[in-house]
Amino acid sequence: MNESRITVAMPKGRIFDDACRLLRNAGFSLPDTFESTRKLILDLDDEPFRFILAKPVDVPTYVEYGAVDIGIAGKDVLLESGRDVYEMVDLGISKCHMAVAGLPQHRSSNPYLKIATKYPHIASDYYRKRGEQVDLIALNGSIELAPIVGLADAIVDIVSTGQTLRENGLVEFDRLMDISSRLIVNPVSYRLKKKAIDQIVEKMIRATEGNKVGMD
Ligand SMILES: Nc1ncnc2c1ncn2[C@@H]1O[C@H](COP(=O)(O)OP(=O)(O)OP(=O)(O)O)[C@@H](O)[C@H]1O
Ligand SMILES: O=P(O)(O)OC[C@H]1O[C@H](OP(=O)(O)OP(=O)(O)O)[C@H](O)[C@@H]1O
Repeated sequence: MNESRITVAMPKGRIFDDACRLLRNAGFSLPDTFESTRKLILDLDDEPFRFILAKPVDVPTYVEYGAVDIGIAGKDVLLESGRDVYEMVDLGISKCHMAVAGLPQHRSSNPYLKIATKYPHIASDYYRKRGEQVDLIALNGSIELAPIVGLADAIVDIVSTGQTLRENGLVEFDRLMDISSRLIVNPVSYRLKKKAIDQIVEKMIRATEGNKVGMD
């Protein structure tokens, strides 16, 4: 790891714009082209920061292995990955929740409920704590399809506005946890670059608080 530079893994996709806004509010001068470029590694002109643009689900991996010092990841992705990273700040962006959902009044004829999900670890933890044995079916997207086409009895997935559930005739059965994006840090980086990382954490906490005030 470069001693003087701080490297940050940014999630591409829906968190990206919120994360850029927060970083700018925290005082980082990200160029205007940040949101439109196809480059995957971006250096700031006047500050010792390098940003890499990664798939959201991969951010904890880059951080755990020390390929970067810091990352921004959804709590869902963090819990599912089980990666060994420090979770330093709840950034309060990309808020949603994890839920169990399915067709209303669905009765299963399966010996064990079939649960489709992008989050097999979170789902299995949930059902284990309830003492229920289930068959997990791992999917990568459009999870809401599974109960409709008879692939699963229910799903464990992200709900934000509820539009996807509503428009596909599904209802929420249980709410597992609230989700938002977190600032995560590699433990070795934190030891070696504590002062610089603490400064970033402070700035991000302040920006996040400003964000919350602005949202009320
Ligand atoms: N509908 C939603 N509304 C708000 N936040 C969401 C929603 N869905 C997911 N999120 C949050 O945003 C994060 C990133 O989601 P995004 O859809 O960009 O990535 P992804 O699921 O890996 O998609 P893709 O596979 O298309 O790259 C999730 O980990 C979660 O924390
Ligand atoms: O409650 P809503 O506001 O409708 O948002 C929830 C949807 O958003 C996510 O899907 P995403 O858009 O990431 O697509 P995916 O099906 O490819 O995972 C999630 O998996 C839900 O399907």
